[in-house]
Amino acid sequence: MDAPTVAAAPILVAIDGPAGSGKSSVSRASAARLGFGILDTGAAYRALAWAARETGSDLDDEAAVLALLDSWRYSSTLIGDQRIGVLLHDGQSYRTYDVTAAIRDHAVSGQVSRVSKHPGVRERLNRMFREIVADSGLPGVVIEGRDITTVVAPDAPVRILMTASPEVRAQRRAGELEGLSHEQVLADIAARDAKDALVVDFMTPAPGVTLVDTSELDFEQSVQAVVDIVRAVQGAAEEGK
Ligand SMILES: Nc1ncnc2c1ncn2[C@@H]1O[C@H](COP(=O)(O)OP(=O)(O)O)[C@@H](O)[C@H]1O
Ligand SMILES: Nc1ccn([C@@H]2O[C@H](COP(=O)(O)OP(=O)(O)O)[C@@H](O)[C@H]2O)c(=O)n1
Repeated sequence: MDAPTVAAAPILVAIDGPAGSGKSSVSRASAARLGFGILDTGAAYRALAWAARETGSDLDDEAAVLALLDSWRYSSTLIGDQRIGVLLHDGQSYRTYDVTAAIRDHAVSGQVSRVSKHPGVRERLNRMFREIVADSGLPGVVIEGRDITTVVAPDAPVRILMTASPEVRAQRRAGELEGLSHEQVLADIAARDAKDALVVDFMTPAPGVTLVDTSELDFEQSVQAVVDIVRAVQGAAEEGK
């Protein structure tokens, strides 16, 4: 009898960076070009913060957020348009919510750091991220966030820190958010980065991590920069065989 075939683990492309650096959109376009999936870990932290607000949980209380995680299930598309789903158990059954749009609300963005600061919560989500990638059945997955290159996938063959100047990042974000001035957006992302930086360092590349500064790059050039790095690593791996 033939031995059962075991699917090869997907090639991992780990990308970190601060808010507005281009991680999500550039990762998505690069993944599509490479034929890989994309896992946006920030969306999971946002979906957890959304659920904490929805259920009236205390976002600053780690035990309360961990208890919420027991009744919280997360789903995310890894290819094509991003759809984010949350299942919440009300004591009797699960209720399904499509939170794709809701997690981008300004109110949620301002609260996510309150749930992402808890070490036990991060551990639980990190385990979930590794399972999602391992079960994906895809040839590769681009996984992006704040601590992917250092904590979630430090052994990934491709690790990138994507940055851009604070002014450029605020300008890009303001383009997406109607009704907020450049100054407000600049202040909001600076405040969020400062809170997040207390927990993980996503401003300086760890040893072996490639820095991609997109301040002077347009969108297409940023995507090409990521694809070129991945192809160079794939090429080197082929040569080494
Ligand atoms: N290199 C770039 N040049 C111009 N606009 C960009 C570039 N990278 C990203 N953007 C735009 O900036 C906005 C924020 O990017 P996003 O991917 O959401 O950043 P992040 O995930 O790092 O917060 C999006 O509207 C995106 O299309
Ligand atoms: N790996 C990650 C990803 C996100 N996060 C948290 O989730 C929030 C939202 O992440 P995001 O990637 O959607 O944020 P943007 O950079 O897209 O604005 C961040 O501000 C962090 O608090 C994290 O702690 N660790």
